[in-house]
Amino acid sequence: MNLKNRHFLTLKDYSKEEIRYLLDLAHQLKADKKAGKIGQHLLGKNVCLIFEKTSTRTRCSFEVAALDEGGHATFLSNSQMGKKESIEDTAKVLGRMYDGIEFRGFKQETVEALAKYSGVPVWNGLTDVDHPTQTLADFLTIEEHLDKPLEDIKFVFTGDIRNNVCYGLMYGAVKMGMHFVCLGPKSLHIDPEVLAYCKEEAKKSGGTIEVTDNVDEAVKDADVIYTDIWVSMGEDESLYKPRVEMLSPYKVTQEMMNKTGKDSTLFMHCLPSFHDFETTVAKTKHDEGIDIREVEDEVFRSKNSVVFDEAENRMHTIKAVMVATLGKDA
Ligand SMILES: NCCC[C@H](N)C(=O)O
Ligand SMILES: NC(=O)OP(=O)(O)O
Repeated sequence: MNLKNRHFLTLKDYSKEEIRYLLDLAHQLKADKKAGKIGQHLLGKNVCLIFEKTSTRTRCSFEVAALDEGGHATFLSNSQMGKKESIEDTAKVLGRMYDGIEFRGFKQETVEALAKYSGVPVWNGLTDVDHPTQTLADFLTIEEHLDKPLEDIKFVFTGDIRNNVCYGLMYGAVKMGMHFVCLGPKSLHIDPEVLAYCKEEAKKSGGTIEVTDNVDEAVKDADVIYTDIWVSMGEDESLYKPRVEMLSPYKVTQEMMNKTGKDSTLFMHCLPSFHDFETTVAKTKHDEGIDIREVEDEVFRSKNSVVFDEAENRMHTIKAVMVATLGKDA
């Protein structure tokens, strides 16, 4: 498998075999790191990390992964890109200095333009409509915890089913032949193009895609129940109230977890999460009478919750993406 010089903008661009290769490489790199083996795949490589939005996991994963493999990372959160300098010019400048570029920001079009003009591999660290490195980490985590192949997994995403994390997971799931359920209110419409694409891919892979507002039917026999916050970065604060009204029936509760009929169902979340009132955002909203918790604290902290494994696996999977597209001998 040769993924050298490929961009990583969306899993739509990757085949089942290529995703399998990245997951296998991530398992291997993780095992090597745990065994104390130092990697050199990115020796002499410089990578630039552009962030228009805040981050804990993604930024730290790219930095640690690059350094672990002998590379060097620059964190760039205050460039002139799109303001005083075009995306095209910025891409051309960075491409002269760096061997790879990560982008987190508002628009998928920006990461695509960076890929078009920079001449080096570009990796998507989250946009408005996708979060492909999150999907890889989540699939790695499922493989570590459940003793069955991805194509036998029933995966339920509950809540804001038209956000970047859900779309990214859908793209990966249909490639791998998984059984994916979008659980949310009828009033939240998944982009018809996204849905049509996923249905077509599911047909090819033997997977399924279902959209429903029926909690009991959706979660029955689920191997994974996954959720994300109800208002994403860049969305208007005023959306909290209507979203809470719309999405509260789809909050992950212990009662919902019990309805799967399985003791082994994993609770998953990309993080950050409002599972309690320990953040200023959750606390302020709570004081205004708005409960923005998308998951019960009890579930978040339960033995079925693998949220911190997912967080760690961001680093191992992002390392695999960089090593595969940029590194030596992977
Ligand atoms: N850290 C991942 C955050 C995902 C969320 N949907 C957002 O875009 O804010
Ligand atoms: N899951 C995720 O993307 O986390 P950060 O926003 O902290 O990078």
